[in-house]
Amino acid sequence: MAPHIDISSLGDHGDNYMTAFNGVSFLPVTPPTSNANSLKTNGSQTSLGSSFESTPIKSDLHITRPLLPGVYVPTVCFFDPETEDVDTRAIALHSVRLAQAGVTGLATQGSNGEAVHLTHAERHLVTSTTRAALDSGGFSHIPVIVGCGSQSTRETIQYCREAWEAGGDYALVLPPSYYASLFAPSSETIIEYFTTVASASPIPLIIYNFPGAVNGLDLSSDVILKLAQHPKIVGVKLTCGNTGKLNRVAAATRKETLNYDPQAPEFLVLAGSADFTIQSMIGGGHGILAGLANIAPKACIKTVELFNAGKYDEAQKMQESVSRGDWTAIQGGVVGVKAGLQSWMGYGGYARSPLPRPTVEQTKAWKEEFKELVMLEKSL
Ligand SMILES: N[C@@H](CC=O)C(=O)O
Repeated sequence: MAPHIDISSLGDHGDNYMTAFNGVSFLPVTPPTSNANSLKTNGSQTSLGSSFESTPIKSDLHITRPLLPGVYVPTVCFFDPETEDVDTRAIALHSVRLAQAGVTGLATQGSNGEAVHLTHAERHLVTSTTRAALDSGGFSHIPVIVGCGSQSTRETIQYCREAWEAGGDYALVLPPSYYASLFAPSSETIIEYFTTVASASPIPLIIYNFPGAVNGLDLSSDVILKLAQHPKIVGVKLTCGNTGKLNRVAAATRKETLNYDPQAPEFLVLAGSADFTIQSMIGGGHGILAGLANIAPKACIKTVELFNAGKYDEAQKMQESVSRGDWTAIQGGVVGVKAGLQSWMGYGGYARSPLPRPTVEQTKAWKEEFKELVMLEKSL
């Protein structure tokens, strides 16, 4: 069961803060007692080791918030600058700001969400707050993806269940990496890990391929395509930046789908960084799940829209601004993205320690580097 989150009582800033945001009123809400995207199978009854064969086919998944093509945002997590406690007010405000900008979905506990800094209970709080804010703001159709990767199969399944209880619709799962040298040369352990987790999870999985975060482990297109056959593995985020791999995965999964619908693909292929949005779309990708959209959601959306409208020159021009901005986000990581948000949007704060707080020089430099993109964003 998801907890009751009373968004109107989130603390000192009170109603003014919560109602001042573009007219959206955060009334007391009860988040979904179970998320809308639960599977027909009862997640609590699945067990570690459930087989491929016992799961429904993708088209049998009871999905009420489908994974549609578009722009997904791995939201940053906000903390009180003094205590480093989770700042639920800022999480709610940010979620609604992104939804109002027109994004297709949000992801809590992605790389920008500092999942590794959060306890199980805090992760639950962040996800349920996000879900509640979206629902209160009139965005109950927007799916919430939740980062669930962990080092053991057992804990990853636990994270998936907790994500579902918190109102999450999909689990974004990194491969385990700490002991990668013991299994990396063979893909068997990775395939076993993902299929076991997918079979036991109450919500469908999205594979997260980010070699930089997992000891260099880089899933091949062969492995991803094998996993894509699992009925409850429904997409991939490719932060590896390998557009050849993206093209192979998009082409093969499209081919294997009967009556492929580009507006509602059964297997969603997402670029993991905004700096290769149109490159991935020309390769058959369906959009992005990218940290830069925390700062410039409209610019990211516009890039996709221009491409889809066949306005390739304009899309390329927009992509160039996005790519320049993303270079700052990539180099500064979550510290830089938060500094950019703070400088330009007036909220953002700091990452949890031990991540450093930016120096005055860094703050100034990052503000300047994001300027072109923020000006573009504000013009849209
Ligand atoms: N550069 C990436 C980092 C993680 O995937 C992003 O934009 O989200």
